Amino acid sequence: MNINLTKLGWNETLFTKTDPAIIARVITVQRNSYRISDGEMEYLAHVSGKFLNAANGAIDFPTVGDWVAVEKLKLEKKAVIQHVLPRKSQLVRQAAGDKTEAQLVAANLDTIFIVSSLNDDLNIRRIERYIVAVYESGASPVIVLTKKDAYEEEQLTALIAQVETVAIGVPIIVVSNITGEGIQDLNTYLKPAETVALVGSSGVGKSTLVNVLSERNVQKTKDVRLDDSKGRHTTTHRELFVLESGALLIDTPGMRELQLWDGEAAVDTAFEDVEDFASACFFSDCQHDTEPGCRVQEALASGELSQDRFDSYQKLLRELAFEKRKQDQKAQLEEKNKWKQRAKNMKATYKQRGYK
Ligand SMILES: Nc1nc2c(ncn2[C@@H]2O[C@H](COP(=O)(O)OP(=O)(O)OP(=O)(O)O)[C@@H](O)[C@H]2O)c(=O)[nH]1
Ligand SMILES: [Zn+2]
Repeated sequence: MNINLTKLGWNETLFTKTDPAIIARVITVQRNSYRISDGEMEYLAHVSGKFLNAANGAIDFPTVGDWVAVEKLKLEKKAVIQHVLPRKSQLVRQAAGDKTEAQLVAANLDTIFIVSSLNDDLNIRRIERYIVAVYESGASPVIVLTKKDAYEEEQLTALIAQVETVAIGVPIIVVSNITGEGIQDLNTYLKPAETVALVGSSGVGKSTLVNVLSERNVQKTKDVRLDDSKGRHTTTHRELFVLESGALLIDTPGMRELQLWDGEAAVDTAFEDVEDFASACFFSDCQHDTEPGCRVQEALASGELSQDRFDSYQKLLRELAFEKRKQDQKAQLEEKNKWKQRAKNMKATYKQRGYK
């Protein structure tokens, strides 16, 4: 049993075939280098050449929260990452911009706090989208609503009721980072060796919440700051902290929008209410349009299901189908280019050898 690794969330049932002496956890990602910890010491790390050659895309590269197998250069506090150990969960989104590309937010999370503030920013459609992404990641979602202090009890009840309509089976915790109300309710999820990540839009109070949770001193996994090549301190965005409770907390930068990458099955889970109605339709392949015996249309007419919620469900499914088409096209193109390149190489070889 490696006590140092245990503090970082490792347990002996993980990676039984890998020698604990070469395991470390990724604390932050800085462009092409990583800060990793073995619970005893931090290292500045990069991936090996072999790793680079084998990597197929962004998802293959280490992210914050990953367990990695490394070669350590203890004296220099440097390490080389040989490979990423299998992830038990991974939060992925479609990268911002036009490129069809997955972006890893964090890995090996037990719980994800979907943070939203109760003010004008409260957007239940956005919360729905986050719930889908979290289910898809394999971690458990918890909705954390901040800025409770800004509301009267009555207004609060109405706002929470709104969130409840989209958070079927998802715990909702209402807090104030200012008065500290509700903060202790988060303790259920902040258990020793459990990893929790915070996600949400900018300005919802994630950083403030991290400060409140770590008030009794964020014990950085080890307080050595590594300089970048220019000798300046690097500000890192995603970082894993060890809380006093022993829980591991990952802060992520505010996302302007969360574009889904994958998750049709997760939509089914997040929209269990809609799925329940749909499964009661007369036709098993009902499009919930004008078919007779459509339970969804009936629920919409009676008000059991809100039109907004149904629209959102359909929109997310359409979006995912579109995303999938783009990904397939990209994969096809890459395959084609690979064969083109091979043919070219072959021709060159033939020419060299004087074949025709
Ligand atoms: N009234 C009130 N204000 C809060 C609360 N939590 C955070 N704030 C304020 O909301 C603003 C934004 O908070 P941040 O913690 O910086 O938000 P963030 O989610 O970390 O934003 P990014 O770092 O951009 O992702 C700050 O002015 C905070 O003081 C709260 O519970 N109540
Ligand atoms: Zn139907």
